[in-house]
Amino acid sequence: MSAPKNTFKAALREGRFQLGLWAALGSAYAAEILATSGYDWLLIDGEHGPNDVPLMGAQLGALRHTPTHAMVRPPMGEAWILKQLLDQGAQTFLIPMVESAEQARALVRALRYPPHGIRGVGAGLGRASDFNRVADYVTTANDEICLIVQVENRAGLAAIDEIAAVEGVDGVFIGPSDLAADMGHLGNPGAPEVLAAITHAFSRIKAHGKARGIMTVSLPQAAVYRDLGADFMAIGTDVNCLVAAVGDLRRQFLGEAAPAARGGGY
Ligand SMILES: O=C(O)C(=O)C[C@H](O)[C@@H](O)CO
Repeated sequence: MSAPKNTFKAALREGRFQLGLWAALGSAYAAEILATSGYDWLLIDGEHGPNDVPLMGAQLGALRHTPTHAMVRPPMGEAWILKQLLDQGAQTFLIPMVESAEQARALVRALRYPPHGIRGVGAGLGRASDFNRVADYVTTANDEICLIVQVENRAGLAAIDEIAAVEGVDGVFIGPSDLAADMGHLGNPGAPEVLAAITHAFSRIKAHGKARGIMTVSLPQAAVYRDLGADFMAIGTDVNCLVAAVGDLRRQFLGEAAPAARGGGY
């Protein structure tokens, strides 16, 4: 028996658009609800969500038998945390603040067993190998890893061609909020200059045959990104969905008008 098939990676290779949602509540129970709501993928956010390794592992467990694929984002692309997430069954990784091809190559190696990388052998202890029941796990695991690097500042943009060309990088995700901040538009990811930079980045990523990813909490902005050619996109977060739903419920009961939508969003 082999490592589980990475359905998200397969879909990107076949050119099937993948619709996603951000999970930042740090709850396996909430993640299970999100994962049974029809999205193709869910980002378990350890960069900004209150998530540590066991909590991300619990959410990976909650998603295990659902149709929604789990993507995990550690706070940083450090080999030690990638190793723990791998053994808990994560196969698709979103790594923040990648600025160079050298950094991308180190990530490719951290996620793979020798001779292609430096991943330590211990998955028999974890969910990744179904607790040592998947006989061929270690010899098949490398093929099912999906690495998405996040480019979200001017340094990363300047190196976009070199980063996208790295073998083992499956996709490049543009972080619009951080990119906007680095470009002098803090809090305004929809600024025209930022959109122009994203348009350019998407064309370079596509030229290297890699998938283009992005996120937003604004539906009009999502339509813009889709028209630009996004191959996978998160269109909201559990936090903003919850805030909107509880506010609307209360206002509807009281007959109050909805507040004006806030521009941008992050
Ligand atoms: O820069 C970005 O945009 C991201 O990295 C996504 C963020 O973490 C955040 O905007 C999610 O709400």
